[in-house]
Amino acid sequence: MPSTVTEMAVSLWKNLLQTTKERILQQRRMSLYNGAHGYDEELLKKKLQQFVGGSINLFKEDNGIGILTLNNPKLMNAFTGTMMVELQERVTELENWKDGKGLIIYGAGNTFCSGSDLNAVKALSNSQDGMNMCMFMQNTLTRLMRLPLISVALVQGKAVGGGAELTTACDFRLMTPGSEIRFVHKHMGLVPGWGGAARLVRIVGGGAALQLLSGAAKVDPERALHLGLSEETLSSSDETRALEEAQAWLSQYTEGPASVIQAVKKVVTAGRELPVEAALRTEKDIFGTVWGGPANLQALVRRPKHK
Ligand SMILES: CCCC(=O)SCCNC(=O)CCNC(=O)[C@H](O)C(C)(C)COP(=O)(O)OP(=O)(O)OC[C@H]1O[C@@H](n2cnc3c(N)ncnc32)[C@H](O)[C@@H]1OP(=O)(O)O
Repeated sequence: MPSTVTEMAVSLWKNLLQTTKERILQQRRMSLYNGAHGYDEELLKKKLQQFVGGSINLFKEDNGIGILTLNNPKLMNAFTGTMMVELQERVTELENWKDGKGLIIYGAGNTFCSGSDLNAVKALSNSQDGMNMCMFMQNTLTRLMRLPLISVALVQGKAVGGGAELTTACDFRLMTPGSEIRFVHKHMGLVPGWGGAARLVRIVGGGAALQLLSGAAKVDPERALHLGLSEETLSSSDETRALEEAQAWLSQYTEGPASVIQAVKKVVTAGRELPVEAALRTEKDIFGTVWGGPANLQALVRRPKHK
């Protein structure tokens, strides 16, 4: 035990250092690419910072639901370089949100997102920059998908290109009347690069994914429902009403203590991503964090009937 004030300060400092180290290591584990893949994140961030505009805003509500706004309405919420960097920062903030349970991502100005800012894309069109941007966005969207929060993309207006890819990094998609999701990459001489193809196959299956990517077809709410790409078509396309509807929809799954909701998302993430034996072992470990915990003990006292 530290006895003097100096020893206590040193001990506190060591703890802080350890926590920071663990947090960085945790982020590396969650990410796909690092220096071993010839990827220099700091260098890319410096380049991205040159393409300024828009913002990614996060509001954490008291009920444990975070609202993330893609805010660049002049360009249909296209991702500038600074917005890519800000998205990564907001994801880090969400990874550290102890009381978080859910997340809604939506676009300002009643439209979702038109992908990467074509001005930045043009300036980063050499192969190395393109690969680095792709690794940066895959890292961020993989961490977004693995957040221990139940996430929803609220699709109003248009979700195009990288915007369509972003919707697939959420657990669920809700669409407003008249909205569309469209993987336009083929028409840009591209394929998805933000992880959208790999995730789309897992959501709608290989055949449907091939049709959506090779046809670059508009997916309206009806077709999205049919494909299992969307969970529900909301009744209102008004921005405020749609957000309220999305919050009400999500609240049916975020009712209860954060520790339990986060554990639910973690076991599903393990089941979704890991081979079965590794998923089972992870489930056992996560089970250990809730078994005998406060919510479990309170339930044993209440002995609710599940009729
Ligand atoms: C791996 C990532 C791959 C990618 O994301 S590649 C990028 C794919 N995205 C695109 O190609 C989107 C191109 N934009 C469009 O098709 C249309 O603007 C879109 C989104 C259907 C919306 O159409 P409308 O509703 O008619 O609106 P609009 O065309 O008048 O757009 C309003 C202003 O926003 C601009 N804008 C839209 N998407 C942009 C983008 N991605 N990058 C840069 N600027 C973009 C558009 O140029 C227009 O600006 P302005 O009023 O002409 O100055």
